[in-house]
Amino acid sequence: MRIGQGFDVHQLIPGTGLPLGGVFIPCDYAVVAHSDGDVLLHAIMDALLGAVALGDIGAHFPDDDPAYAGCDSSDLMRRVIDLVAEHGYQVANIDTCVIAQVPKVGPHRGAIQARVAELLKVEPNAVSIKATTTETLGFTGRKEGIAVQVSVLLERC
Ligand SMILES: Nc1ccn([C@@H]2O[C@H](COP(=O)(O)O)[C@@H](O)[C@H]2O)c(=O)n1
Ligand SMILES: C[C@@]1(CO)OP(=O)(O)OP(=O)(O)OC[C@H]1O
Repeated sequence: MRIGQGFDVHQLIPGTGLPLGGVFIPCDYAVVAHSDGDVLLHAIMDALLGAVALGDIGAHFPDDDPAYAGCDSSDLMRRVIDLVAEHGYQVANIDTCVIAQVPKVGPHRGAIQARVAELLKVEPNAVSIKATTTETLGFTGRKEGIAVQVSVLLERC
């Protein structure tokens, strides 16, 4: 068994929506990023890479490489999960927490859970999607950014 944790933050600006866990969430915000800015998938990838001690997403997909400009984070996730499998591991379960005043995650929880499970090649009940505000405090509370924390457990495949 191997354990990993991931954390990521992206800035919020006015917009029409943002990607979260491979699902487009319509709202009055967008994210600033080199890629599509899917902060949930980024934190999950960092947790997976951490669990197999393979560095972080910036080391694999540099944020100054034009190849990743505007890229779909789901494509990066598929590459990371293949790398994890090449090292002999699969996901046992994953627990996530989106830290954001906006957007509301609850209405999209089922869709995000299904999409993340598909990308990780596990059953939906191995994927937990949680969210919390920071009660208007700090950069997330001021709606300036969105953060995600992830824990993952890998087992031998
Ligand atoms: N972006 C968010 C934040 C929170 N939720 C849901 O609201 C519940 C209460 O949030 P508190 O910050 O007041 O604890 C939380 O447990 C989530 O169910 C959400 O959906 N999206
Ligand atoms: C996803 C990558 C891809 O270049 O870029 P960003 O979208 O800027 O995301 P971040 O989490 O800041 O950095 C990781 C990069 O690998």
